Amino acid sequence: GRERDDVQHLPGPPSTISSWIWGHELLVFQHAATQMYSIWARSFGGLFKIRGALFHPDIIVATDHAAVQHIFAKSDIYVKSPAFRPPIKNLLGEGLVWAEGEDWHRQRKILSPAFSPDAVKGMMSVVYECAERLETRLTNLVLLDSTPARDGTSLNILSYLSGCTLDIVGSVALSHSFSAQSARPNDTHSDAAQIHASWTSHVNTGLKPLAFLAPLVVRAFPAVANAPLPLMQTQGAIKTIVRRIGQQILDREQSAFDGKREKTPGDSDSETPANHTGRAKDIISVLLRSRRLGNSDGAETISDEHILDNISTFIMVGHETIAGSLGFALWELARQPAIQDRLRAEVLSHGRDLSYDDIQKLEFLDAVVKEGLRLHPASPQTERLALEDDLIPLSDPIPGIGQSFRVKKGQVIHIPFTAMHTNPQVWGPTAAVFDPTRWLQARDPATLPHGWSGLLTFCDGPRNCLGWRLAVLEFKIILATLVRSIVFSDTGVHIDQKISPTLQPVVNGKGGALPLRLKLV
Ligand code: HEM
Repeated sequence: GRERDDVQHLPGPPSTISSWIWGHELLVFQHAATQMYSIWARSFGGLFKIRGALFHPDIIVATDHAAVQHIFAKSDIYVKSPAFRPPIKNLLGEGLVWAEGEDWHRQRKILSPAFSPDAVKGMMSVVYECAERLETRLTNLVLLDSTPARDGTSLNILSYLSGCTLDIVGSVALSHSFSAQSARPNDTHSDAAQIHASWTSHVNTGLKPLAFLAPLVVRAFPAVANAPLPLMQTQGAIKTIVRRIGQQILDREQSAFDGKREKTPGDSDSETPANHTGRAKDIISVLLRSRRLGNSDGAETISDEHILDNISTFIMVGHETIAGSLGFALWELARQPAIQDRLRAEVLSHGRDLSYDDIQKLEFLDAVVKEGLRLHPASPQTERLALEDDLIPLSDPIPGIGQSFRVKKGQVIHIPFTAMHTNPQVWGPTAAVFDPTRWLQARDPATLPHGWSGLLTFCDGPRNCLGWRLAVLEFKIILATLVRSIVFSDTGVHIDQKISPTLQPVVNGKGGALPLRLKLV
């Protein structure tokens, strides 16, 4: 490595607007998700520095396309930062989202086949079934509403969406039926109700004025990760519930396997517990097979603890993410009836039973999905820590620095996806407006960020979102299924957007609810 780095030469917001103890990070937290980063990127360009909290060395904020592509491509050098990993561990355990290095390589290799294009295609019927159940549930609510307002029945769409997406991930990944959509509305004891309640309480704890402290204090003093801070405790509550369910799933698979083995001794095809149902590749099957096979034939192996950590990981990242983004997309459609009508017309013109290939042909649906995921990514930013000195290439040269940028080992980098997705230099003057038609025009991919459809919604590089294909499929099927029979309209309530820990709609300071009005078509 070279002696000096280039951080000192970077521009950045003035120290007059930074707090002595919280640096610029308090300002970032107090504003809407990634809002300060978008504003500063416009003034200071694709790479700028901010003062970190608790005397942390300056943090780089990167939105430059080449720089971000490089950082995500080199996932062995740029790892999740110390502020990021303890909360992940407290919430999800040491599964795929948390792991780094060899441990991550091994887990990713084991889990990837469960989300191959063919595997996801095979999830179609479950996704349809759950989407139709949601359609029926919402339709019945509107029909049974004895005092509907003139504009329709008002409800919190998030809790219904998350029931639907929990049922999907349970079924396709874990062969587990949460029955979230068949539970009675006031049932607070079901697993689904407990997961949703603890998640909502976690979201709200994270929105409290000093909540932003927790990860920053942990970054400065790692031992605090185990301290009884409220944020850590709500994480613990979710983990306890989800792990209990994970253990039940594991026990069920094991006893089904033992039962089968008694009947067919010596049948080597039954070496995987989950194979008894013919599911060769879902998450639970690939995990159990790797545990059973061990290293005997060079296969990857995984411990029971890691299996439980991954079950928890997939339950959580596999449902609230999609539910939240879908909620925001429906909210955008509610505010723009002409766009909603156009989407409905396209869906209805293709009939009711759409095949996998039919779904891919719906151009406007595709555009609506991309536009929703551009403006409201479930994870609007991420951070990375450089493990080595490195030279980062730049799309836009920085005056006084040039075409590439030197970082030193230990540098923390924030990457605000939404700031990149709403950069007027890339997306034009309507960058901040929900306008799906922008996706119907031809555009040079080289001008967009590197990632799925020119977006960073699913991150990029080796550590991109493993569930992206399923997420996009769910998005399309659920949207298409709902708009064909329900008209969504805005309640007029003001909705803020905050990160806690995923992108949340916030109404009067409270998270966990996104009110919409519903009428039948
Ligand atoms: C709209 C829905 C979703 C969005 C926007 C999303 C976004 C992301 C992002 C941004 C990351 C990278 C996080 C980081 O490095 O900071 C990620 C990782 C991941 N996502 Fe998703 N996700 C979604 C749905 C899903 C679903 C449905 C699953 C699985 C069923 C899933 C599984 C994962 C896993 C396992 C990782 C970690 C991958 C690794 O580190 O190797 N996600 N996701």
